[in-house]
Amino acid sequence: MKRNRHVRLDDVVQQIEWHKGDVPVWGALFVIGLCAATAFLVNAAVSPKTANPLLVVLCSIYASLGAVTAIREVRSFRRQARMLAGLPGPQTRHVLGFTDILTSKEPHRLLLDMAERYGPIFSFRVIHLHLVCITDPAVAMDMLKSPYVDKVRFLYSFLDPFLMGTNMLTGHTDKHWKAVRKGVAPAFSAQHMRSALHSVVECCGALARYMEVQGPRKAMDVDELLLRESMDVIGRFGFQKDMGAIASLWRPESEANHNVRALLESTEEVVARTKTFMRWWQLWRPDVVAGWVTLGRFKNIIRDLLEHMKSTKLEPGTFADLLMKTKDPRTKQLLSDKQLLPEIAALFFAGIDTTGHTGSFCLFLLSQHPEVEAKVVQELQRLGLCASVQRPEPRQLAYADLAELAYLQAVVKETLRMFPPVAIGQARLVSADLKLAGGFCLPAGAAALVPHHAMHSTSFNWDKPNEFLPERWLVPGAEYAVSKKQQMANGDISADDAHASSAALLEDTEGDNRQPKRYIPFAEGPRNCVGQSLAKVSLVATLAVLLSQFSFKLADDMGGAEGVRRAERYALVNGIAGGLRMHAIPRLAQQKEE
Ligand code: HEM
Repeated sequence: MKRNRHVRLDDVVQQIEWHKGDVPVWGALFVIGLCAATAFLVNAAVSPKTANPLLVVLCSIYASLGAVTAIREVRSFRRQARMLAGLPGPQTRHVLGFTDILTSKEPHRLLLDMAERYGPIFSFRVIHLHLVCITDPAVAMDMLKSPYVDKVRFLYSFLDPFLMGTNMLTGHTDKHWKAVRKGVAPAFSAQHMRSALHSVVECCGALARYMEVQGPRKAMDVDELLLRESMDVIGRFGFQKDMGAIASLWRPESEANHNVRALLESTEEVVARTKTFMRWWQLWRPDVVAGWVTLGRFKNIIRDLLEHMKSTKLEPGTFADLLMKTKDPRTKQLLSDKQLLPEIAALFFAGIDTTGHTGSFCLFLLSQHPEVEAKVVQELQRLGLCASVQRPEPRQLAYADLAELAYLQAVVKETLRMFPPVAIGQARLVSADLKLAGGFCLPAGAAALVPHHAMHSTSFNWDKPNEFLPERWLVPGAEYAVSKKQQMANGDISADDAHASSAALLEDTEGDNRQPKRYIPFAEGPRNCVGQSLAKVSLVATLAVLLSQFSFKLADDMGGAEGVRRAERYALVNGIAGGLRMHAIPRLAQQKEE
């Protein structure tokens, strides 16, 4: 292997450890062992004199236990098949089942097509798993909130070597997860969002200056720019560290810029490794070595962050501070470095791509809907936040403004409905028979998937699901399966009740647990997004700052809306392959011309 300080031997060892824990590896070892034990026993039966008696006893025990396990698995599989027999869904005899759906370029769109074809609950097989896809809001909510479901660890374990171990995002819903989640959650309280806004405004200001200098003629990859901004915001707000993601744009050859690029490209490498299962050890291939370097850089950034956390006087209540104070429930000691690193990596990783890509889809949708953009600008102007000939330096965005930006919030919500970053949704393994809304029963051992994109876009959940209509969010309770307006008309709830639980983007909608939601970009149940308040403040503030100064136009080489649609790609989260090139046209110059 090429000597490189970004490729470390312990990372390679960790990768081997990871494969050691894989279900297919264990499964294969189990089957090979069973075949060898059976062959040995048959041989011993044919010529008993030559057989070692101790080995005969050990092989008999192994073969019996193996046979019992195999019979139990087969019976459970057949029981699930019987219980789910009435469900619609595609059938196959292929041993891998419909694995290709989950590994395709756009699994979320395939799942939407299937939901339209088979209805709100359907099932298909993925290897040995019966996967039940649920886009019925009431059934989905029941399932996601049940204490008898947990993350499908096998799927999430693919992220572990990249995130330096199991963490809050990828681990089981156990005591350790609960301790970490409870530990860091206060960092995302409404009270802390004021200082989050401060970080966003500063980072976005730097981004706006960069865009201004580039000028309207130059097409910029706004997706990369917004990812950089998210990185700086999380670094500043969560870890009190300047990641230099935007500043390093001015110094493309600097070490800082290489590190930022590594952070951005590391998801690509993880996707490549999940698709080509044994890619990680093909070290004769230059692209694989480059992938190792990228991941090595990412891990060095996380290690540097931990060092920074240890050597800095952290502000009380930031998630870095809270993480350092979290105790392992088993040992009752503070989390060790080995436990802290994956948690830092997860908080970093989970927030950057999701928030950055959502901002890009927002700018893309606005560029295609000038009438919506005009309303956003009107709202910003009304609050004195827009640059104009009379007032070239607009007022700085304040926390109180966010609540006043109702239409911009609706734009963000509509974008998250149409392009939820975690578009494939939440997969859960069911540990006991579950009776859900409408009497539907999920058998123990089955896997359930709530695909966010399909839930947000099926014609049975929404009117005009393919149209970008921010106005739909101005109706109170639009995220519920039966809108508050409809319930009021039915006399089920009073107007006061409806108003109290109406959900603006920045409000915490957790309060109303009575109604099933059809809009869940931040997931639902105990494993929902811990950082959603930061994401919402970040998105609304970033768009307010950028749109108050620029109008964004799609670059010609993107091939119009259809080109962007074709470039959409699911790589851990939904994004645009190759980025989103746009021109940032200063509003002031536009106004002067007019
Ligand atoms: C638009 C932005 C975001 C969206 C749409 C989003 C969405 C989600 C979703 C759907 C999940 C559940 C994932 C699953 O079960 O597979 C999740 C979990 C998580 N998110 Fe976010 N997220 C966003 C931003 C953020 C930010 C800014 C942070 C933190 C800085 C963050 C941190 C996390 C963490 C740590 C988890 C795991 C929580 C747990 O399992 O307890 N996310 N997010």
